[in-house]
Amino acid sequence: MNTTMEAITEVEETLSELRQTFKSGRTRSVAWRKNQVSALLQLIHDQEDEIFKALYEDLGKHPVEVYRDEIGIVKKTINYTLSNLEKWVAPKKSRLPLLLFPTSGEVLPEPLGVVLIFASWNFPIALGLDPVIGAISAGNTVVLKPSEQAPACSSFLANTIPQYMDSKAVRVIEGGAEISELLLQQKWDKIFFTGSPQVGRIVMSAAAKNLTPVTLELGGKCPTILDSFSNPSDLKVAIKRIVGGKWGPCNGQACIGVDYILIEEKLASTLIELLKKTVKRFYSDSPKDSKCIARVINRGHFERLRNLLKDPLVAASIVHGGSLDEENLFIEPTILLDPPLDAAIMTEEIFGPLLPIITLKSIQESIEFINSRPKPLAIYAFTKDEEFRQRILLETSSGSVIFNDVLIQFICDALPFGGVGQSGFGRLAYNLDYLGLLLLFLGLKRSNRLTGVSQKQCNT
Ligand SMILES: NC(=O)C1=CN([C@@H]2O[C@H](COP(=O)(O)OP(=O)(O)OC[C@H]3O[C@@H](n4cnc5c(N)ncnc54)[C@H](O)[C@@H]3O)[C@@H](O)[C@H]2O)C=CC1
Ligand SMILES: CCCCCC(=O)O
Repeated sequence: MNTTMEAITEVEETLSELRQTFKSGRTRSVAWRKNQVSALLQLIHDQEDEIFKALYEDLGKHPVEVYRDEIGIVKKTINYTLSNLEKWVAPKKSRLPLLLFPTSGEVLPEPLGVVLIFASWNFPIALGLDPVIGAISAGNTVVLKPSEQAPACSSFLANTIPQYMDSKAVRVIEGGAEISELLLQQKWDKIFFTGSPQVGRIVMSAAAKNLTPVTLELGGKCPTILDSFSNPSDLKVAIKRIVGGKWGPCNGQACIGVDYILIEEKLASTLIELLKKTVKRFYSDSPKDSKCIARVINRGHFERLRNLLKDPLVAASIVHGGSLDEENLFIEPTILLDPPLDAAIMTEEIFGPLLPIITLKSIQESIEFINSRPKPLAIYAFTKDEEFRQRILLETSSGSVIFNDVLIQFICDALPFGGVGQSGFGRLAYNLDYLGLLLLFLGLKRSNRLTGVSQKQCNT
């Protein structure tokens, strides 16, 4: 897109066409929605090699990682959507008070209209297409704005979506902050934003001008509480999962990735040794030569991560790793022990391959430690102490809580996904009561989920 005037014209024309399409009722039938979602499945299937190439170009991701975190995620969402769409869109009978007899009532899910979706760069295919599936399956028309920081994936989406999907209903507009700001000046019926809290504030203040509902999928620092275990093999399993959860997804550039570990100081040396051993086992003696660990997205983020290590007290806390290869945008898995709590590495989302270990006198102190910081997107807690589990569930607040594993919440479509407070909000749950019980039983806290559907009370 060239000049600002051309950009403004394209944005306004696109929005006008999508609004016309929505008004025509073209997107309302279940058949059309299923057809569009199935078209995405065909896109993913036909273009698999191109997706591998684009993600290698943008992030150096290995095909296995791409299939696990991107292609597989989208296929999972598509299949779950196709299996449940009729149920989601069907009117839901409401039980009215006897006083209103013989009136009957129902809740009729209805699409909102024209939805604007901002995607981030770390899982550009999955985090671009998953919200499109939600918006389309709810009967909306959509503009997707991929992240300019993953240019190969952005142009892949811009080139292939029009080949498969109904371009009267789904459009891709590429660009960075400038085009994003032009988009935000328009009136949308819903904005779905995945990105940083900083930009989330910009999005929310723009949406406020038109009272547009927003879903903000933001980030934050996801703590991992590591309790002591009587059985040494439990600790080894926990460490494998933590290493996989830290450096596996996009080399730590993941919003629900492990940001830091909380552990009792008496266990720190054992933890460090096990972490080192597991990193070596997963990524060899020379991780930078490994093909199965992603690169840092760009020089800007590489510099940001290098600056996190510049503080002399932080540099002195490095107990493993710390080598940086600027030419290849690679930073090796790096472990730090008790960096200063007021250093940027402990006050800002790391979003990269650096793993601070924070030691406490007692693991019970982790609750206060977590509560004294912004509400995280996820809390990971490795413990078999039932009383401690209940304390974590009842005394902390986060988008989700996962016991004895990491990141699995992202693939559970039956559970809502999202943040709370500064880590995000704006999703409504499908069936709160059942889901609330299920989540509590599973030790996962309820956060909410919405696929761009509004609900309207209908009395008949
Ligand atoms: N909750 C979740 O599911 C996820 C959250 N994230 C969060 O996203 C962040 C990293 O992603 P980034 O793409 O770097 O975030 P970002 O906030 O820099 O960019 C996100 C989107 O906003 C657009 N944008 C950038 N500047 C803008 C401006 N001034 N006005 C309007 N739009 C603007 C970008 O083009 C991009 O499409 C991290 O904080 C991470 O935690 C990332 C992935 C998933
Ligand atoms: C592995 C899937 C990760 C999903 C979103 C994120 O953490 O950025």
